[in-house]
Amino acid sequence: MTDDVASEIAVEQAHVDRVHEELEKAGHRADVVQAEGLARGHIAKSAEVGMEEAAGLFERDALMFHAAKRRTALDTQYEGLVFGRLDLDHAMLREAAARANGHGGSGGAAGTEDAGGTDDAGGANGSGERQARPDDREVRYIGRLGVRDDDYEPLVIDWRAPAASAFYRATPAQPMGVLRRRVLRSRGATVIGIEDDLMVPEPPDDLVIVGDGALMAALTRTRGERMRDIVATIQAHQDEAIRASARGVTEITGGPGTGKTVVALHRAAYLLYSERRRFESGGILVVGPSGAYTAYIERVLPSLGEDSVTLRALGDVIDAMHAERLDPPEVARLKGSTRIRPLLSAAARGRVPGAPTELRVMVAGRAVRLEARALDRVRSQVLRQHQRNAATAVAQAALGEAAWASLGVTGERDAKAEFIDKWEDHLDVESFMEQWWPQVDPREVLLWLADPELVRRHARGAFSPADAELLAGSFTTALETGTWSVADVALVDDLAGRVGPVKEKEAEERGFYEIEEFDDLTQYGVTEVQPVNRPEREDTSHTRSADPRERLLAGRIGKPDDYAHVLVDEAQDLSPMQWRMIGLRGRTASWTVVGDAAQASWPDPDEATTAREEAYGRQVRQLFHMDTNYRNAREIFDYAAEVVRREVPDADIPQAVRETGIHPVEGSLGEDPMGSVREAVLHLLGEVDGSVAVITPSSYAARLAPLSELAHDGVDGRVQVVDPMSTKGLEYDATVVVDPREIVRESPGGVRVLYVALTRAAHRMTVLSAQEQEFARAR
Ligand SMILES: Nc1ncnc2c1ncn2[C@@H]1O[C@H](COP(=O)(O)OP(=O)(O)OP(=O)(O)O)[C@@H](O)[C@H]1O
Repeated sequence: MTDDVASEIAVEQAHVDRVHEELEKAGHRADVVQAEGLARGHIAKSAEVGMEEAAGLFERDALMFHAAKRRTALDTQYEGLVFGRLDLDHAMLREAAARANGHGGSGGAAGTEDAGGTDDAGGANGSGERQARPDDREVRYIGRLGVRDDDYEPLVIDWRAPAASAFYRATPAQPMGVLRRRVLRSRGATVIGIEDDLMVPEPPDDLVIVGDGALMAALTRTRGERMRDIVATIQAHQDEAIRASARGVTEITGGPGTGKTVVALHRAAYLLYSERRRFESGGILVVGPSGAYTAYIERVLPSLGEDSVTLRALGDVIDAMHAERLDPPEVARLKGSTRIRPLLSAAARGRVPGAPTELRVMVAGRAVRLEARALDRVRSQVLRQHQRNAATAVAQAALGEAAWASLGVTGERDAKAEFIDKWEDHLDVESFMEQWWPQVDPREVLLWLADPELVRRHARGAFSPADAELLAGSFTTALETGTWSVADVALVDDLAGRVGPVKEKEAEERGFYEIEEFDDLTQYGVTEVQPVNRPEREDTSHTRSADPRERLLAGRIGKPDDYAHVLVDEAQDLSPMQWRMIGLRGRTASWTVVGDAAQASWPDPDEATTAREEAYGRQVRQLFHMDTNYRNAREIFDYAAEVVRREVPDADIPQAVRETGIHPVEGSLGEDPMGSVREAVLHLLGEVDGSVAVITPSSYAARLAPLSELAHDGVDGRVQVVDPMSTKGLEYDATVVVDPREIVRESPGGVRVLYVALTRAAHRMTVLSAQEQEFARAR
């Protein structure tokens, strides 16, 4: 490290230390204020005192209290609380404002003092010929949280505050008053490096410039197991999407590795900052393709100080269901299309399998007999207007009417009244109802469809016999394995809307003492109990039951949660049925939707678009397009782009910014695929420091699985063996892509899924083909 760098780091370290000292003091003070406030509020039993204290706490210290609480986590788990510094020159801003107002010259007009005021400052060209006067200078530090000193002066500005926006938007063409943008790299509370970007052609004499620019430094770093935030190096065009209006639908498109996911996550953090009340209480839902994806991104929001966002994989959208298994493409296609809805509707309104098909009872001295057709008629009539699980009483009454009518008695009004009266709480009728009209779990309704005959009957020609067989077979697989497929979740959701929530049996009668003890909580000052946070997911430990059927039906399906904002990643893959499911959770929500059509695995984009439009409703749209690939080395991305272009000529191909001079390696699986892949993996483990993925079609998966045990230099856990669909949204330092032709053949999206597989590596890629010659020719 040169002396210059060391002394610059020392300067920054001094400021970071000061921030930490302030936080410590503030944390302590906030603790005291809070404790005192609560105590005083308690003694006075006066709402006003409580509010005053709360307001006092909010104004002076709540922010700091929050920051102090989060500081330790942010520093120890993530990468430094303070990550940026801006050196601003207000004279530059004044000049820009004057030029914008048509005055020209220097220093005349009273320009904005806020470097975040982007429009006023936008025209500055930063000639840099004039040396900035020191008293025109301002230094701003940017961090994951805002921190102020005792006099309320900002020591660090929250990255989401308007005053921080110049950190992201300033460019040499439009410097927005910024002379130098500095990124601090820290380990814990220790500054270990600095990367500067100069915004003017010549730096003033006293400004030292260090490093080659923060972005390149970030991009060449090793990828870990988890996605990292990019808060220190957000680019101007990304910042626009992050800070875009919270209203309506924000669509972010772009090719692989263009930062769509990471931008969308920063946007979620920004929305929570800019309209905390609305989004924290209404909730933000982030939906991604797989559990591996949610595990991959789960650190990003906490690293930005936000942990109130709900992350769900498509297979986990419904509480009490957990699905990872993917159906074969031909089945997924049947289950994902809205063509399946009439079948679900028929199943939900149909007979409960095994329910009695005849009713015989003696009521009020009269023998009643209703046969299957009569029972079916009553059922259809009731279900035309009611959800099944909420209609037991209605169904019983309708059955009573039908029973009376079946007796053919005329002109005896009183007799009918007596008959209906007896009917209503007749034990035999009640026990018939329990069999004939039980509460049904929507998951059970789906499992009824494991019977191909039933599928054929309900489908009424909408599916070919072969398709009906495929569907029934897939539900039989569920019953045999005790696992749902990801596509099943949206079907259960649809059925849940049709049958309604399962009513719990009446609670056991409580003992007298229990009632007395717990019912009068008002004497303890409790008048109302409200959950402040969304309920935690149900404990699903019971889903480990040995019985497959019990596993499938474990837990309770409640009503869908409603969210204030829904963020959908890899949106190109959602089936129409999945759009319906997500739409139900965002009926009043604004949306951020992220995707790339060229990576789609859903085969019918038009049908999906219609379902997507329905989910959005009539809301304003804003569109952002990302065209720079930050993930792949250019050599890797060019290879992938060539493959996809041949079949998808209109693919949205970004520009990769990072050139390494290292091209992907092509090879053959040869006679011994395991040996060849092993060799490639071992080589890559020596080349990169981080993760290596073997992306394999299912036909090799079992054979290659043991490779995940491979260790290098005594370090294990770096190798993963994954199927192509599970790599959606993820990235690795290096990949071995196994048998590309087979990936195309077996994947629902064909070459588009191969494109996904070929764009996962940041630094190194090896492609091993079964028939090397053929694949090379196909390219
Ligand atoms: N401004 C940035 N600074 C540093 N790294 C960045 C920046 N923008 C994107 N990246 C990195 O680029 C990589 C790709 O980002 P991301 O996964 O969000 O892309 P994507 O568009 O969602 O990709 P895909 O469509 O292939 O899933 C990530 O490692 C991300 O951290």
